[in-house]
Amino acid sequence: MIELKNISKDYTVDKKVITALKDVSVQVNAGEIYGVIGYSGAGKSTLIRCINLLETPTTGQVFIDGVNLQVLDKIALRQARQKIGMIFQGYNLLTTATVYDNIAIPLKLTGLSKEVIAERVEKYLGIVGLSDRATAYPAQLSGGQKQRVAIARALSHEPEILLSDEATSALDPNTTESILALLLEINEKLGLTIFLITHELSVIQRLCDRVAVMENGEIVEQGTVVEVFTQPRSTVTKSFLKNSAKYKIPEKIVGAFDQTGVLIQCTFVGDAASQPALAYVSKHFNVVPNIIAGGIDQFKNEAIGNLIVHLEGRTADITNTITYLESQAIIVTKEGVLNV
Ligand SMILES: Nc1ncnc2c1ncn2[C@@H]1O[C@H](COP(=O)(O)OP(=O)(O)OP(=O)(O)O)[C@@H](O)[C@H]1O
Repeated sequence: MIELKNISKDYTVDKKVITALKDVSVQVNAGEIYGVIGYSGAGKSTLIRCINLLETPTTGQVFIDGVNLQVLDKIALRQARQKIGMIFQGYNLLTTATVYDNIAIPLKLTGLSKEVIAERVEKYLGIVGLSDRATAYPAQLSGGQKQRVAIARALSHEPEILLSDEATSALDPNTTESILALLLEINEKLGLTIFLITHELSVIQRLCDRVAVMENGEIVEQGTVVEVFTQPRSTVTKSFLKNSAKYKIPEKIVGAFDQTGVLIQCTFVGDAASQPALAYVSKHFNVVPNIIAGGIDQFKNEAIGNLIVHLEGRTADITNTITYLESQAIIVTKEGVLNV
């Protein structure tokens, strides 16, 4: 449904060329939630703005539902853009207009009748849970409520695609969670395709089916969220994971554990979670597995378990143990698990 083919984007500033995107290709299926994560300056904003041609790629092609937007005339492009809604970190609401008018005014510009506009405003304010705030002004709303108005405004054009540019970056964790839950609901109930950019791993984890990791204008890794986050290949993905590691074990304690064995992280995806692998290890291998920390992370479609385990024993026995755990479809990480 969204297809970006070999997109590059150069900006020329003071005769110097800045390359924001280098040969980026992405395909997003209908109904999917696709996320792009990267540090500041990676090229995420430029990429998302290429999808609705707010930025014109220097080279490469943008297809929406198989139609190349770059060859459309003004009127056809305007129509094609109606299929694509967008929300932003800063909400972009009209401060002098009520919640109702913030949604109604852009609809008026598309030539819809008053009655249809009233129906749409009511429907989408209901979906975002703000039916009772139609007469309020943006200044009277919290950040989360402002983002809900912006979502209702985007949805009121009944788009097939929603672009989200750091929509939750300015919100506190609880409000972020409520907006993410709303986006999931919209995706499920309205079948909307969502393409989002973020610098927060937790947003990708909670919302997305697939993810692309960007660095220096390039996609360095892409795949399903579970694949990329449980078996990261690029340095930048590992760095995101390390920075968001939940199990921060003090260095002193790590040092003590290192004297007597090794610390590993065991990740359990799908069926691996139902195997009593560690109990088996303690019975059949000459090692003592000691669970130091653990938890379950909720991804969009599944829950993934993680355990930090100290394996005490001789090197050869530990190696055999790890080989056994891996044979049970458990992902074993030896380095960088402890965020030290
Ligand atoms: N209009 C512009 N003119 C010149 N250079 C630009 C322009 N927009 C972006 N750039 C440059 O392109 C590169 C990518 O920027 P972009 O804003 O796409 O990154 P980003 O990943 O979205 O970063 P952030 O998370 O900080 O917004 C940066 O080096 C930036 O300075």
